[in-house]
Amino acid sequence: MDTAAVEVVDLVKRYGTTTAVTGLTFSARRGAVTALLGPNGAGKTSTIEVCEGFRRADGGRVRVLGLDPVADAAALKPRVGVMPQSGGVPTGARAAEWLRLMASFHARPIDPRLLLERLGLTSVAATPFRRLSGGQQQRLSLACAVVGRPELVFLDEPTAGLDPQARMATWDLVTALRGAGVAVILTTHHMDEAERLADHVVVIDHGAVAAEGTPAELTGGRREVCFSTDADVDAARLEAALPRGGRVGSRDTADGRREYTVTTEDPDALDPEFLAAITAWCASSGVLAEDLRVRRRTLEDVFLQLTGRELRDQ
Ligand SMILES: Nc1ncnc2c1ncn2[C@@H]1O[C@H](COP(=O)(O)OP(=O)(O)OP(=O)(O)O)[C@@H](O)[C@H]1O
Repeated sequence: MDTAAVEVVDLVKRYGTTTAVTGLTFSARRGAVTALLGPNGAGKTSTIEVCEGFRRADGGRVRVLGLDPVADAAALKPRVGVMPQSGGVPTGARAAEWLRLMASFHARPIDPRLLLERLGLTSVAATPFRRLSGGQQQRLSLACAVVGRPELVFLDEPTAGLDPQARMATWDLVTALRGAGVAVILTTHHMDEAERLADHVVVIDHGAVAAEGTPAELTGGRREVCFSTDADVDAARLEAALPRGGRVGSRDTADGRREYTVTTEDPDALDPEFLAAITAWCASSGVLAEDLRVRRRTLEDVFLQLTGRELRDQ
């Protein structure tokens, strides 16, 4: 089947006078991981809650597995897995019992024991939900979302607050789901997660798409030169000294210094000669460039450039 797993066109979602989603368009393929990336309040959860059929759109068109998420909710329920940001499991329910119950609603579920083991929950199988740690509760919610072998799964910040081991187990499961042909849509604040997992990244800001593409397309495989210093750097003079042009940006770092970033329009322009021009300019200007390095651009850099904001903790 070549229809998109999710198709969102010009979606608008309002809460009273707040317009949370302001004409958002994207689609998500089957057998692929689509990451919705953006700062707090960008409209990610509102968007996926409309796709899940939990909220009605105020404008635009949404199709999930070719169906309407509200009108066709009953037909979609067995085909779509949902892991909400929190909740979803009664506080007194024991982990394994609840997962077995969820499995019993499906024709061809994954063996709950295997799923508990895969997500590191075997030792707490008999523990009531309220006694599980936050990370364990999250993993149980993830298990519930996928136990019915859905064709499409929505994961809202699946690794928020998880320790590295649990995060890795979650990443492995997401990769396995994709390998099995499942469409995975996840929201995250972590660009490393999106870079690692996503086939397609949709950067959302102020309720609309700020950019989209594969992680490589978004970063353009570009490099940049960074250094920090206590000295005053005249950015215009440094730019004038660059052999084939370039831009100098700066930001304050947590330790009270300034970090400078030198980027080029043409990715090939950043060659050894370019680096030598920067260090030569620093030498002639009395600037000690600390932590000087050439690094690949990340999704966070792209986001910062697009919106002027950090991805996390707005
Ligand atoms: N039930 C609601 N009632 C009123 N306003 C809401 C409601 N839910 C979300 N909003 C507002 O809509 C905007 C988008 O929120 P949303 O939760 O969709 O963003 P998000 O990108 O998922 O954020 P986060 O990363 O914090 O989860 C925010 O301004 C938020 O305050």
